Amino acid sequence: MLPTARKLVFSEVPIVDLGPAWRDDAGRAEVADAIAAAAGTVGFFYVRNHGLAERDVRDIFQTAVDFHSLPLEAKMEVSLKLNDHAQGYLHGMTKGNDANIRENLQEAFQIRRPLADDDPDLLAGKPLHGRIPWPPAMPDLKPRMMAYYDKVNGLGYRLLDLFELSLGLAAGTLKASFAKDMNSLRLLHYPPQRPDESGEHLGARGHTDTNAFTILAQDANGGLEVRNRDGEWVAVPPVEGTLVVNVGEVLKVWTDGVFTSAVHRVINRSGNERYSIPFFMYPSFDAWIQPLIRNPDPANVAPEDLPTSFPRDRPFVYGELKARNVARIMPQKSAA
Ligand SMILES: O=C(O)CCC(=O)C(=O)O
Ligand SMILES: [Fe+2]
Repeated sequence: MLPTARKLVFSEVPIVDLGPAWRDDAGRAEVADAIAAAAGTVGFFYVRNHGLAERDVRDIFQTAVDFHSLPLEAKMEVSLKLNDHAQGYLHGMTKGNDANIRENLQEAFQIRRPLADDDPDLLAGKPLHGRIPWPPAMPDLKPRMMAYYDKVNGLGYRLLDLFELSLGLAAGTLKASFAKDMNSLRLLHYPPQRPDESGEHLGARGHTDTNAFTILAQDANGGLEVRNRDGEWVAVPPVEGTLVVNVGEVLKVWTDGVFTSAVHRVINRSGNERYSIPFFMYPSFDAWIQPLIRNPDPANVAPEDLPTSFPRDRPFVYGELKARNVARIMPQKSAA
């Protein structure tokens, strides 16, 4: 049988209304406090009044449906196995924290921040830097994806400012690590799973995100689950008009473990095709990452023995660990 998740009472993953933050400084302070409370306990929260139009979100889901409806050969033409920077089409991807990794039941198209043709890092062949392989079979994928990318990227930077405020850091402290961000947009598709399946294959096995934070648009089908401190899998059901934000490993390190990078997974029990659109806030390759505050309660930290865990006891260059992580989960072509 597929594993089950305890049904979530909505209030268990908090909803943060970003509305006041767009009003004045008092509103920003209030929202920053709500974000800190959610990030420090659950590591996941919904945001409403996030500033993206309903229409923009609807359009990117249609874009995902249109892309994944292409014939497999057209998608394989832009397979990320054909390059060494992990952009393009993933046909069943290996990812997660299990020692014995099996394929996830998902396919995806993913891009990172586009680079100019004469970008020095691109020309130098720096790891994780390369030209996006846009599919010839879908000429409008680029404008459609980039229209959403630009908007959700803007929201990402507004949230980064709020995280910074929530930690009492000087303005620009976190942003300094994003001078040449590697922010990434992914169009995900999960086939339905039968309830009597073995549970060997899941849409996405339990993992933490190896970025600062993620902004996720999910469709009406549900299937995202987050593991709480008691080891229970709690469903994160779709809530109309919201996006889901979750803390990744980098924010956890910056906060010395005060913010929680929660293990999450996806099981599509809905009987329908499920689509989701995560946007990942990735620091610059060259950013040095280390705690920026001291945790006053050092024993109260989420598990750190996962393959995706990042160290807090020594500074590291973000891209080096990220590239190693990508190479581990996509071993067909080393991205490091
Ligand atoms: O599809 C989802 O709801 C979550 C996807 C996810 O966790 C990821 O891609 O890192
Ligand atoms: Fe994730």
